[in-house]
Amino acid sequence: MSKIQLVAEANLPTEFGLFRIVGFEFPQSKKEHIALVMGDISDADTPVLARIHSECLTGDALHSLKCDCGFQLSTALRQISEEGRGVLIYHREEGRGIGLINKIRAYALQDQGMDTIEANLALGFAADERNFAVCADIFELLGVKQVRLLTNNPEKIETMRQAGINVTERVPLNVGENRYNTGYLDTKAKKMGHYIIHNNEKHFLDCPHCQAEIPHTPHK
Ligand SMILES: Nc1nc2c(ncn2[C@@H]2O[C@H](COP(=O)(O)OP(=O)(O)OP(=O)(O)O)[C@@H](O)[C@H]2O)c(=O)[nH]1
Ligand SMILES: [Zn+2]
Repeated sequence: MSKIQLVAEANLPTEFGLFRIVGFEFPQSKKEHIALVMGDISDADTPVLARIHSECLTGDALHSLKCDCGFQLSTALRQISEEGRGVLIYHREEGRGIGLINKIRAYALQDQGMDTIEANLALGFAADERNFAVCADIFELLGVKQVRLLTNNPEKIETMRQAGINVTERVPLNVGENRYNTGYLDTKAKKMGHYIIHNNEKHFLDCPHCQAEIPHTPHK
């Protein structure tokens, strides 16, 4: 299969500041990925704050509390914007690579008591079907050789290093824990070796005004 190519680029103003949005595409399959880039990332000697964010429509766009994805996405963009320099690869591998509809099927099995891994296996998939190697190719196309990677997932670090991207530091990304995703985070830690720290300050954040056990800014 031929390598992914950089095919489009434009400005993208966001609530976190002005990014460049860069589009990538595989010539044959037309499978797409994108990156949001802020600041000058051309200085190869200074590692770039970077996030590989796997697509999660439910968490990223629909405010789902079943996972930590939406919170990680906004936190990563905010951290990049605070540094004024960084890259977020939006890796279009929905549902750990099984797709949106199969993720909904996996959620249905989780409603019946399975954990996130058991549900994938019951549907005939591997625990994680993603391939992160394309992200190394995207970093290369962007001229990024060294990254400080925002992640709790050791596999992302390993795959980048094997592909020649120097991960100089892992920057933890523990945000958005709540009563609906705490079991999911536990499973990722215990069965997938993710570095999850249960953050007691943010864990079950109680708003004194509405007592909602979800992460949000307390009401006035
Ligand atoms: N199959 C499946 N996919 C899920 C489930 N919950 C979230 N996802 C997908 O999992 C991916 C995000 O993976 P995570 O394990 O949360 O995080 P990660 O990207 O591996 O690691 P971090 O860098 O630490 O965030 C996205 O593609 C989501 O759509 C689930 O229960 N089942
Ligand atoms: Zn998610």
